[in-house]
Amino acid sequence: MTNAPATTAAPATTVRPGLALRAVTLSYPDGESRLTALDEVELTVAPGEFTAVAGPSGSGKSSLLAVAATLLRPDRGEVLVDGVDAGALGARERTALRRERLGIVFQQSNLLASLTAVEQLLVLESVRGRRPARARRRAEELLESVGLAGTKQHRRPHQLSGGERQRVNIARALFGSPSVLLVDEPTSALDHERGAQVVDLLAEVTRTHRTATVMVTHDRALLGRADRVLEMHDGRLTEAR
Ligand SMILES: Nc1ncnc2c1ncn2[C@@H]1O[C@H](COP(=O)(O)OP(=O)(O)OP(=O)(O)O)[C@@H](O)[C@H]1O
Repeated sequence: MTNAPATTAAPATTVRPGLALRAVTLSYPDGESRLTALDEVELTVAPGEFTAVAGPSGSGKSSLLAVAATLLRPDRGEVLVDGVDAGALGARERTALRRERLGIVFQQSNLLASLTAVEQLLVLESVRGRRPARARRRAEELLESVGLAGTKQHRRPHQLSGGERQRVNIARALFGSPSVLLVDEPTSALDHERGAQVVDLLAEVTRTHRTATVMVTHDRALLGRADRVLEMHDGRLTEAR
């Protein structure tokens, strides 16, 4: 335990940047017994690498992302973010690790209905303490880099298309300059063409921002855009053939 305030950076390390899961096992209560959702999962994703995880419904994909996001603690095994073992951290440090090193894009757009695109990013700023003018410039640049320029930056979620909302989500996840980007079914609400554009954008931001990116998807047509494809089956993660 440390007495570090909530805004203090999680312990820094130069060891193995990116994401690593080591022999991660996760189970849920299931009546009298337990259901194994993740079974000795091994995963290493380097900075700038775009990894896709495919697998049928119920195979453990969301559980994998929740554990990698340090939102769920595994029964056994290690989750290392930039070499920092999340399991060894207290709750406050883990929150700091998430805020400073992880970017998360959820399946459902969880944008705030009353905020414009640029405000969706700036609302995160209250905990980061960057100067307002600089933060606004960075938010505008990020939105532009994901294809949302000009007046679209000042629209609220209901005034944007599904694909545009997903772009705001991606820009927001990148706002804190994360090392690791975790993306859950980013195309589930989009048609194939819009979905492909979003996945192309994820491939591009992975390279330009050097994130270790993990995308979970049902949509096998989009797997070709990833650097590496893994398969999840009954909680086991293997290289796709
Ligand atoms: N909170 C929970 N309590 C009990 N069992 C759970 C819980 N969350 C998930 N499970 C079970 O764990 C297994 C893996 O679920 P998970 O949501 O990780 O799969 P998934 O591959 O993401 O599925 P989908 O593609 O349908 O979202 C499933 O059998 C599911 O029923």
